[in-house]
Amino acid sequence: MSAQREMKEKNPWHKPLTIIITVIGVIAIVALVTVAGLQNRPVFQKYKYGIVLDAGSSHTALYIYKWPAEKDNNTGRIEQKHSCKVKGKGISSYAAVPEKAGTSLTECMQEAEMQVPAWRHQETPLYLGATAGMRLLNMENKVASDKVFEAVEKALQRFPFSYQGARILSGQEEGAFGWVTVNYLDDRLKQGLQTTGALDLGGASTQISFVPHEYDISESPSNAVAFQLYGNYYNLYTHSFLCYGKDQALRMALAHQTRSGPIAISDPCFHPDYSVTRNYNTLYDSPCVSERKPKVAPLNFTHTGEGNFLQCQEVIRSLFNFKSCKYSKCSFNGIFQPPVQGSFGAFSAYYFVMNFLNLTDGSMSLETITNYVANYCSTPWDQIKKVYPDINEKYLAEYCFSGTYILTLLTEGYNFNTETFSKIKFIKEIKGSDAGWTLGYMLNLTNMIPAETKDSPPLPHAGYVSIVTVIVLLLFILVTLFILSFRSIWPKCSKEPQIV
Ligand SMILES: O=P(O)(O)OP(=O)(O)OP(=O)(O)OC[C@H]1O[C@@H](n2cnc3c(O)ncnc32)[C@H](O)[C@@H]1O
Repeated sequence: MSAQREMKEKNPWHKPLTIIITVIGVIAIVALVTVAGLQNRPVFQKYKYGIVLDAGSSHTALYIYKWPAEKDNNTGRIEQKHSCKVKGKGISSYAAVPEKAGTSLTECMQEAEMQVPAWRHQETPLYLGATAGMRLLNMENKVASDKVFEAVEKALQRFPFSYQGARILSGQEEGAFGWVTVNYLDDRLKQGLQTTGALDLGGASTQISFVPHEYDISESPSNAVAFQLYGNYYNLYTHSFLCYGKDQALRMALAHQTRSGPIAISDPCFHPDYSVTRNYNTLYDSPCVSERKPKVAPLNFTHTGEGNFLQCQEVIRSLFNFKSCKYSKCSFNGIFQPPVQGSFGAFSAYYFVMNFLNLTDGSMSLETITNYVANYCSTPWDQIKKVYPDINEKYLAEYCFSGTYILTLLTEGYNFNTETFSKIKFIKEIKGSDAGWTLGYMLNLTNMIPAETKDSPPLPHAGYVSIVTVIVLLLFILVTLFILSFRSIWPKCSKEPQIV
């Protein structure tokens, strides 16, 4: 008699039981995997929204951010959904007609109403942050600045969002939130990676922010911002130079050249053959230059161009004071600055200007860039206008000054050298969200970056299904073994074994 036959005789229920276990097992696996798969399928994404208005010196921009609603507890990725450029100038330019500062925001706010689903309007926070333009107006005329804010508040409160207030950001906040934005979008904060510095060039102020090596924050506490984000500690160095944004810097450069009140100047920072008439009162109508207004001057002066990069650099150098420094190291104007360190993202006007000049390709050396700007400056104005007929003429006329200013500020102001300059990336946006202070500001006000907890992302869908499948298989094998090990005490089948 074969061994197989013996088995059959000893375990007459062996075959049916195996079939039953197998069938139940297969059904169980299929059912569990199906349930796991269906249940874990991402549900229709619902989003929450936040709106920030950046009331800059040159213009106002509205940004709408969104993040997955179910990940409201600090873990969802926030991204820019929409942006809207407010028509006209910045709110500080409406000092004489404050109501217009409010009404100027209407179109973009209406756009925001369309962009954010109506059922989310009431819970969507709305913030307005004003920067250097309002800082200057506030210094110059506090009453006018308050009136502009009143008008802006009134206008914003008419919309169905959750209005959270309008205020002037300090230069330190502007610098620090710009740094948070860049590093948040790059995923450096969550992952605890080495951070990127932030360089922001506005119209009226400019900011530099980075985490220096061996940084003694006690040397200049007003330049230090300590953060704890996702469990990591950061000692950030930041400084904002009021009046060193590109528009105010140009004013200062023109003021330097017209300090004796001449009727004409030949400006090395403008193209050869460029010629316009400028008004003395308009030029000196800013706290950045008002004190330097010549006592005796005609109403207007003729502003002609010369297109000489080196001489333009001389003029720009005169805007910086390199003489006094009471710290171990300074940038300019007696401001403490540790040596620049690591990679940097340069945005706002840094990007607008370098992008126009086609100089954002990271492979270009400082020398090549300098030569390019020098060559651009020496090109006659008529030729420039012919090559770029579609570019806003005010911007076009100023790119020579702006390019030279950027290079001088970075190399002589902040002390970037050939090597460290190559680590600057001129950027407009990161992963679809604009670089700037607004996202960092909202992240801070909505507590969207936890100080302590490190995020442990949930398992991806495929990982979840695989793990459930493995567990089910293991359970199935375990139950089978368990049943088989007790087979001797199972009731016998109805059929008596046949002994042949
Ligand atoms: O931060 P503050 O100093 O308040 O200024 P802002 O918020 O108005 O500054 P922006 O970053 O919006 O713009 C910076 C400057 O770049 C200018 N600008 C904007 N678009 C430009 C373009 O395409 N080409 C050249 N310049 C541009 C603008 O007029 C400002 O002088």
